[in-house]
Amino acid sequence: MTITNAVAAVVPAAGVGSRMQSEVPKQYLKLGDYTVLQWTLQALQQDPRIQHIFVATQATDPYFAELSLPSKVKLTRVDGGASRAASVAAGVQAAQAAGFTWVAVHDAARPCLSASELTAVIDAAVTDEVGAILALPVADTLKRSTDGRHIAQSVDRTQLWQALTPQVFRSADLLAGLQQLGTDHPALTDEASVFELLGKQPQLVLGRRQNLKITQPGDEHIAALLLQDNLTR
Ligand SMILES: Nc1ccn([C@@H]2O[C@H](COP(=O)(O)OP(=O)(O)OP(=O)(O)O)[C@@H](O)[C@H]2O)c(=O)n1
Ligand SMILES: C[C@](O)(CO)[C@H](O)COP(=O)(O)O
Repeated sequence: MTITNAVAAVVPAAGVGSRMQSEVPKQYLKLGDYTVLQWTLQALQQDPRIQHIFVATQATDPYFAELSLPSKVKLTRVDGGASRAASVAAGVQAAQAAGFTWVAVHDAARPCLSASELTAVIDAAVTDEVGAILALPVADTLKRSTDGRHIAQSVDRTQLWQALTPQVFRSADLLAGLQQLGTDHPALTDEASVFELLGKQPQLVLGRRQNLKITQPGDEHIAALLLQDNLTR
């Protein structure tokens, strides 16, 4: 069966969070009453086109099974892989096998996704011949350093965007691209890269700064404040 008007969300959640240096992987840190992953799964249910969520965790993950996950939509866990791309490929493969034409890939570590962002990126993707991602124009002056301590030069940022998630593509195209390039390809840090490397130009959809990726110590406090004050929805 092929499901054409629905979208499966694929959530890579198999990372160890090395930059976060936390006791548990960052997707299981508590932000108020819920973990990062619980907030993320709730956020993905803000658009009714999301009808199934595939979460890729480490095969030996002891935390996922302990979570309370009330969900309006079907939730399936799959085994993630050694790279983010491998975890995404596992989720997309499961989504395609379940009949989904479209996948919205969203980092487990981005719990502050708003309904308006989710809807806008799906709307854009399903009317684009390649697909679409949320992104933000770079807001700060950029410096290049060759030694990690001194500035070699400033970098022109006029055409630069920061990639966010969700990134929405046809499941068959994304899976074929990941398989062709290999999930250990060093340039595949997001899904759009798959298409760029194959000569295609995914669409940019303006996202919000609130849709931050919890990456370094302190980011979780910012996310908790945004969620507590209901500033993400
Ligand atoms: N093998 C991997 C690596 C990462 N991810 C997921 O990809 C998302 C974005 O990656 P990142 O922020 O880099 O997470 P980590 O890899 O956990 O962090 P770090 O790079 O600091 O170790 C996260 O939701 C993470 O769980 C994954 O599913 N499988
Ligand atoms: C997909 C992503 O969140 C877009 O910004 C990002 O590329 C993930 O990168 P990371 O190095 O795995 O955090």
